[in-house]
Amino acid sequence: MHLNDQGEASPIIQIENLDFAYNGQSVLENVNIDVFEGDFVAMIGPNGGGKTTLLKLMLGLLKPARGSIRILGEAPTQVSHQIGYVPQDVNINRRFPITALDVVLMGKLAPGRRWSKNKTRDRRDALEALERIDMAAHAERRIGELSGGQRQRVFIARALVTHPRLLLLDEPTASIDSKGQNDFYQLLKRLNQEVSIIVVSHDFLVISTYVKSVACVNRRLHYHHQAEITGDMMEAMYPCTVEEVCPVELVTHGRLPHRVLRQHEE
Ligand SMILES: Nc1ncnc2c1ncn2[C@@H]1O[C@H](COP(=O)(O)OP(=O)(O)OP(=O)(O)O)[C@@H](O)[C@H]1O
Repeated sequence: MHLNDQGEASPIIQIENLDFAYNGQSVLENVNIDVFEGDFVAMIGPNGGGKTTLLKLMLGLLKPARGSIRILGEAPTQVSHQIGYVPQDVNINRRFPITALDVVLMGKLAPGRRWSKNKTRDRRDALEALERIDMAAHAERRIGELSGGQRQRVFIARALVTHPRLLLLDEPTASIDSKGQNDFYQLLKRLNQEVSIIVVSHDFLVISTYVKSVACVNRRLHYHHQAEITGDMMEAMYPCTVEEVCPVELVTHGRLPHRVLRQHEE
């Protein structure tokens, strides 16, 4: 538990009045959020809404134009070893002769540190990380031989190998089928017993079963402490209601705003 000087629970992520722009083009405005230890947050929102940018700000790869961001009470760059990151679209040449274990060992690389496959402790840690995501049996298989879901698990093991307090994942299920997605979120739910998680996703129907809260990012951020994706949230996030962002199940459960339902009826 992250505690403040008075011994009270303190947010592990604290963002206040944050603005961010690329080359003068505003992307995020007045973002405020507190995330506590043990949270499991889904970050949803339309394409280009600013989700990846917000993750990069949490990682310290970008700096806010205004406002502040603290991770575990520090500037993000001070605690980068406490943050595991699984980026979007990890492209890897499938013919590259590298094993799942090698990929996880890369998570041990720190600036200025050389990679040695023979370091017993690093190898033990990497195997343990693979065990945590049920991939130990595949440790010596080439990464290119694994399925999309198995590869994604290996990238999670790479992020977990340093035992971070916070795990950030950017659209991790893009290359996984719907059955695999459920298994994947089940795995994240299990990992959430040990690590706080923020996952960017477009799979609203799947994630609402697993996460504890939902952050909607569309230039501004709307944070809901429950997992349910409400009509208000959909209305704020997706004012133009094209078919793919109006999931049928949400419509049939009456959880979309009336305006959206009317548009579907037209
Ligand atoms: N390096 C960059 N330079 C300039 N503009 C950028 C850069 N990266 C992102 N953008 C722009 O910032 C906006 C937010 O992008 P971001 O990738 O954060 O959105 P997102 O919500 O993650 O989108 P998606 O769901 O499509 O991944 C977009 O308009 C994008 O074009």
